Amino acid sequence: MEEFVRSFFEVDTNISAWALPDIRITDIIDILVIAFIIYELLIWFRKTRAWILLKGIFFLFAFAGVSIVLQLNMTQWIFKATINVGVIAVIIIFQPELRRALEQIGRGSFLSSVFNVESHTLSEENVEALVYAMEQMSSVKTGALIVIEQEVALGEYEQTGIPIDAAISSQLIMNIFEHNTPLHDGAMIIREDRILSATCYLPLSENQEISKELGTRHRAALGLSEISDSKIFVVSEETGHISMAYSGQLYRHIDGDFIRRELLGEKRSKVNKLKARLMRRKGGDGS
Ligand SMILES: Nc1ncnc2c1ncn2[C@@H]1O[C@H](COP(=O)(O)OP(=O)(O)OP(=O)(O)O)[C@@H](O)[C@H]1O
Repeated sequence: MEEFVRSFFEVDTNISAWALPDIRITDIIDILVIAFIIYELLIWFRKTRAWILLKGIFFLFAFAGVSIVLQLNMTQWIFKATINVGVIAVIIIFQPELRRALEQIGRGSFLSSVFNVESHTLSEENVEALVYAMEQMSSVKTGALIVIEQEVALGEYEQTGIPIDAAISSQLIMNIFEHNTPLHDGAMIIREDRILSATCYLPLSENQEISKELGTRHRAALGLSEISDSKIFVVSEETGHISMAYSGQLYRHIDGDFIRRELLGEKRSKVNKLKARLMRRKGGDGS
């Protein structure tokens, strides 16, 4: 490590080494791949606690550089001693973040997020039923937590709830989340056009940066989004606002159009919005 820092701050005075080398197509691909990895790493750093760590590492490197240039032997010795222990400490402290990043790569959600793969697990009618139910529950401030399963199976969370296995309808969704009814607590899980279960218990997020005004319903949505690729919708009982948790991010104050776009993709959501308007004018309710 010390060698690396030393070579980093050593200036190459050999002029011939500054001449442009032959660049092959594979070199360009190499540069693009490295640039892409650094870009994704920086984004990952920003989304996690590791951002603070990165700033700390920059500071330490700058400090080490200064100590090498000024030949501060004692400082260099301390730096060398702490850096070895530091690497192990960082792995232990950031074990949850590292595990999550590896899980994301493993299940391919990393690539799908890069190439913006859209989910098509729900029919247009069912998306409209969901939008209608969420808008209605939002207007009367009925709390709700709805999980739309994607590629990662949620069997273990489904088992914590009460099995429903019913077709999706806005009336059923609203009924399940109605205050003081046996099924209103916890989360509803939806898999491919079926409501699988209700009252499911989701893992709570340990993210320290979640706004203090948000309670356990939002924390549970965020928690599941950190370990799966599900799209999780929350209707706040306190404010009536709708939010979506996806890939460790919470999108707050979203509306019906946002939900359509997320569940159907850009093109289908526009057509669906028009269809829904026509249906409602004719007296339908979106279920
Ligand atoms: N781990 C969990 N899994 C699923 N649902 C949960 C979990 N923890 C809490 N909930 C649901 O959240 C409700 C409590 O919400 P709370 O008021 O703490 O959250 P909130 O984020 O402030 O939401 P709101 O804005 O609706 O009040 C519980 O009654 C329960 O239905």
